[in-house]
Amino acid sequence: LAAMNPDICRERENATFNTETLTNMLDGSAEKTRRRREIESLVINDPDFQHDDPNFMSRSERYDAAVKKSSQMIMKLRDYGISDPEEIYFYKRCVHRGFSEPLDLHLGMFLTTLLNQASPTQLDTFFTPAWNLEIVGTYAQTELGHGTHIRKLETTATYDPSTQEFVLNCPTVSSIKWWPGGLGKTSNHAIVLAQLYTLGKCHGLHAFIVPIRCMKTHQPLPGVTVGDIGPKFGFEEVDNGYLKLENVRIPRENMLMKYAQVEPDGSYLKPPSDKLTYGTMVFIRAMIVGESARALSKSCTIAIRYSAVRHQSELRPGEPEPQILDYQAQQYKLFPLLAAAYAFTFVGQYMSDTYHRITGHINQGDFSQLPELHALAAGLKAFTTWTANAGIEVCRMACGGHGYLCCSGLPDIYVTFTPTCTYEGENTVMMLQTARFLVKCYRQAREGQQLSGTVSYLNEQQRLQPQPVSSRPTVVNINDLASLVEAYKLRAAKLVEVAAKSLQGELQRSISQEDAWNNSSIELVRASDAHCHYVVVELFAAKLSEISDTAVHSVLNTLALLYALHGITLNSGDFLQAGLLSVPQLSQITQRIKALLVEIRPNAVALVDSFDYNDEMLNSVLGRYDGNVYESMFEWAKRSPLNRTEVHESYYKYMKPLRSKL
Ligand SMILES: Cc1cc2nc3c(=O)[nH]c(=O)nc-3n(C[C@H](O)[C@H](O)[C@H](O)COP(=O)(O)OP(=O)(O)OC[C@H]3O[C@@H](n4cnc5c(N)ncnc54)[C@H](O)[C@@H]3O)c2cc1C
Repeated sequence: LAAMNPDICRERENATFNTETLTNMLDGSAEKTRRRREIESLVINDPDFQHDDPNFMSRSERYDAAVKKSSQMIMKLRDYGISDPEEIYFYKRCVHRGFSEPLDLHLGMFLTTLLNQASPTQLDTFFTPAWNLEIVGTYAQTELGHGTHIRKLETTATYDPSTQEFVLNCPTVSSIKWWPGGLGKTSNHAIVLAQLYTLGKCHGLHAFIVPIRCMKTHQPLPGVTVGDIGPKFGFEEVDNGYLKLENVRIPRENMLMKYAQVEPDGSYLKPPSDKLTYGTMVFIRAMIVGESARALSKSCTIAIRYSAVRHQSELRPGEPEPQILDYQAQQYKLFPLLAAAYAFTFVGQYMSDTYHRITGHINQGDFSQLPELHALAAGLKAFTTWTANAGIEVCRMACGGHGYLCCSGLPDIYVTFTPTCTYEGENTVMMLQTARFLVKCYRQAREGQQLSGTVSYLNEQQRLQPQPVSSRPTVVNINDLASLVEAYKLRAAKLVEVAAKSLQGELQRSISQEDAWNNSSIELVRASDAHCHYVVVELFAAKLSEISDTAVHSVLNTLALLYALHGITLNSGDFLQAGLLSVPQLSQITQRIKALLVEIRPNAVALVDSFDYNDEMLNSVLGRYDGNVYESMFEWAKRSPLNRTEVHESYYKYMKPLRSKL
């Protein structure tokens, strides 16, 4: 403690609540916090996982180090007996310090898809070797020409009954598989999504296990052209790859046959329900909501701790320079994001719990709640990743010039996180999927059907019709969270109605369903956004009722109010248009937000401390727990490769000769 920066010490002394109590609440219990820290320290104290700063390494070195760590990680998971999926995920995240890694697709998609879609015989054949890393796989869906519209994927798998094999081909340039993680160098197998042809008929997309590299030499097999797609915006450790298949033959048993099947004679058996493959998608999108919370909470930790130790400019003449966290404008940038980080943490927990609950129903053959879960996971994945993505950048800029340095940790968080807006369903496309569900529910409610779950507010369409402001007292009580939740609900109801009516209006112009849909897509995306925003505010408010510690309850209540009111100011047009808010209330909200910033200020550092990121895991000089930023920055800079002696030689080689010529 002696070495701590005095500013950051004072911040912690000023907090009005116990950070450990809040940490335990975020983890689920004190025991879960203890276990999480135990797993973290296994990694931190392991000499094999000492962390070289990847920013001083070439891409090949980063890939090499990541593969090495991944292989050791798998052995150690077994040695330590870590088998709970959540603990495996956490251990893996610690080992790689939050970066993606070459085995991500093997662990996250290849094994999961086998579990969900392989028949019992196929599980016997493929799962154990895959679990033991003899088979290392990836998931090859996207092609050069198509990512979103998978029905148009062009890779084919044609059944040949004479040999009982499938013949796989990528017939065009646009059909080359492009992007799969771990494909470029690491994998020896791929689950390939291809159009199934049998007995002259196309049955659409199916999944096939395709060996792509020799199990002994790791060289590409005949007919397989495979490689790395080159440097990207981030994801340096991952060998995202390309794959071209030319007359590659695989046995009939390599089509994943838990549901759809091809008999030896080539006859095709349909899957019992097309919803059966939804499960993995929903699960991964639900996990991404949790990733949004983590990326944003890490960024807020860095920016808020740094703002507590950074002094700049003059607040009052003659006084010492203030901490930049004392500037209202700085608080206005960071505290709403802090509130969003808490909100998304609770939403992530809700999505994970809901997924497990509904999976239980699905296993009993009850699919009734799947469409809602599917729509919610798609919408919340898009809503939270968009907010977090923009928020990370705000945090970076809030750290001034130093935020641009790699040692701030913020560039790495950004480039690792930003593709979540694109993969596992491009965000706009996700919002449109949610809108399709909302419009369907809206129509059902109008026809008198009783809706349940998060869309049940559409049952009350008459009651929910916002009244003109003049004819009723103010709807929103800006000091009451329940009233704010109600306002978000009314806004969502209004925007779903606007979208549905726009669609209806377009259809009355005698245009096709598809054109009507396209012409209404701005309203549709806005309706989904409003629905998700309502769900987030509602879940944040609901979480408060579970908190018994008064001090923690009070500080989280302040954050929830800030989250809700700040969201209203960002979308004030919607609230005004829907008659939910009066113009004078807008300036009252601004005043209320200012008061909330003042309330949060003494707890800001304690609130980010409660996320409990160990310095090793946060990997940020600006966000260090002890606040000793400048010393650490100087030490870090000295390690820059440009400071090596041989680099000076470039100067003498190219610049010195100029002197005599100019
Ligand atoms: C880091 C990273 C890792 C990846 N890993 C894998 C992997 O392991 N395996 C794999 O198979 N793929 C992977 N992908 C690919 C990823 O799944 C696709 O990029 C994603 O599905 C989006 O598809 P697209 O690139 O074709 O975008 P497009 O669909 O071409 O989108 C481009 C634009 O068009 C818009 N658009 C498209 N369709 C519509 C529509 N119907 N209505 C309105 N707007 C529309 C989108 O909103 C977007 O603005 C990865 C991608 C990245 C970036």
